[in-house]
Amino acid sequence: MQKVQETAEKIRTMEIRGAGRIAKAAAEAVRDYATGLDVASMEEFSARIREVSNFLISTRPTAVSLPNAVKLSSKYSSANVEEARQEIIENANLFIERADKALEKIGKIGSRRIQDGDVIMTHCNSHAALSIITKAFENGKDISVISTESRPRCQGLLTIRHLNDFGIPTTLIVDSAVRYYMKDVDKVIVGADAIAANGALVNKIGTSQLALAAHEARKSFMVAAETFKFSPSTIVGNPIEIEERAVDEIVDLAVISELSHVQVRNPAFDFTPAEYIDMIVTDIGIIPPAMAYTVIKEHLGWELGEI
Ligand SMILES: O=P(O)(O)OC[C@H]1O[C@H](OP(=O)(O)O)[C@H](O)[C@@H]1O
Repeated sequence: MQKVQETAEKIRTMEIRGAGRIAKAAAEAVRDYATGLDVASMEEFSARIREVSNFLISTRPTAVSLPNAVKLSSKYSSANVEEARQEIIENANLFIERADKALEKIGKIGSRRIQDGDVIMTHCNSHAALSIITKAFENGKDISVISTESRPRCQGLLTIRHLNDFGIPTTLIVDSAVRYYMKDVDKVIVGADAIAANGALVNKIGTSQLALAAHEARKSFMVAAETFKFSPSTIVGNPIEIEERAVDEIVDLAVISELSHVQVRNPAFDFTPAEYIDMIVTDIGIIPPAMAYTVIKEHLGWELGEI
């Protein structure tokens, strides 16, 4: 349990972050917990796995990759402890392997849509979006990237460092300069924390302003998302919860402690409606947002049983 608690803490504090990485870390935690679980009965085994799964899922509420990964990994059908343990280990390993392959496939599929000379704008730090950008560069396309700072956690700095290591020219801008620079952009590429059944995107706060500015300037808006980031429960109308993080990520508490009429809000994500999205690059191909329901129904069929 101590290792599960450590992983949960790293996810909560964002030492482990990015919807895909969170999912993989949670799958690993479930697998390692099941491996070392010493129980007297099947009932105890089931109860402990359920407890750990719920605990991991509660660490961050928005990225649907987290509950999807935990549910996929903690699945078992046997009523025998040893067999059930083995099933969980195999399911978790399968998920982790699938997640790695998905990133590679997204890079391969999405990079074909990048033209030589493209200027790409990105937001925050998405491994899926970066997979497309770096693959296009490796394939010899002469591209450059405009990266937002992505306040308050400034994940844009991770993005420019990653791209710099590849030798890709990058311009760092503040979030409020998105519309100012959109005229210089050919494509916007962002990642996803969740995609709803109606094709709406949930991603880092500020993503919707990139989408609006791209729409206004008639620039292409591309989302990079593994199929495990699609949200099954949105099919029955359940909303995706937007995480609101601590105020001290934005402002020093001492600064506002003297002010009695001020509140500070810190939502970590926002919604981009489907009509602002041109395509979603997934590990099973490029889809229009209107196909999100089909991806959930046909590709995540395993989950629908619980709704
Ligand atoms: O899975 P990958 O593509 O890496 O990231 C997907 C999204 O996860 C991140 O959230 P946070 O920084 O963990 O809050 C960003 O919103 C990013 O776009």
